[in-house]
Amino acid sequence: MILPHDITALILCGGEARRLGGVQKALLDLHGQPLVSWLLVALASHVGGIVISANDDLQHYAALGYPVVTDVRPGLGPLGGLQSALTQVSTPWVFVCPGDMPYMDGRVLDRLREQVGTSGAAYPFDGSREQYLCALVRADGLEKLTDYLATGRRSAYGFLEAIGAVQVNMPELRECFVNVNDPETLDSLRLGKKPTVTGTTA
Ligand SMILES: Nc1nc2c(ncn2[C@@H]2O[C@H](COP(=O)(O)OP(=O)(O)OP(=O)(O)O)[C@@H](O)[C@H]2O)c(=O)[nH]1
Repeated sequence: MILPHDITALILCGGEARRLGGVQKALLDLHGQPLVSWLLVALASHVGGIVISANDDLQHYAALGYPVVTDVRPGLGPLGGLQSALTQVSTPWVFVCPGDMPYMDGRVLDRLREQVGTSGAAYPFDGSREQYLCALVRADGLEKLTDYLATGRRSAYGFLEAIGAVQVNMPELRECFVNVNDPETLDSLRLGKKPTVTGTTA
């Protein structure tokens, strides 16, 4: 059984946010806090540590109180962030999570660690979409990831399939996967309900 202290949460904030004009979307204000702060608080008691994957505005990310890892090879997309972090984490598992999902909470991670079994990774299916960037991955997968990226492939789906990841159905948690990609979504979340920190701590 994987325990919370066996896991490092890797919060991906290293993208270009082109649909939002290139801002640091994880740092945008949502109900009085940087958007990413909501998920940092929600996940903190469900993991042994947190690392932020970012490439710009590093002092602002560092001010959130967690180590910041930059992409060693920029331009590889989210898997580049994972590859860079895997060289540094000391836990046996990593939970990769986009920094633009303010309603993420620890129940998602708890479900993944309960269901991953002997597989090398697990990711959620929220009832309508596979959430490949919210994956629980064995930290010893660095070599496989490096080999995968060396083939020129960049898709998280392809990598998870290559390492035999299991899909975990959690339609009841679909609200956790709302993510901010464009100004319209940001505006509607600002008018909507404040994220809450729910879920159980194992
Ligand atoms: N470390 C790292 N994270 C990335 C990279 N590209 C995307 N991400 C993160 O992966 C998650 C999903 O990214 P997307 O929303 O698809 O891309 P984005 O760059 O944030 O936004 P768009 O440019 O509008 O597509 C976000 O949390 C991003 O911050 C990258 O090259 N490195």
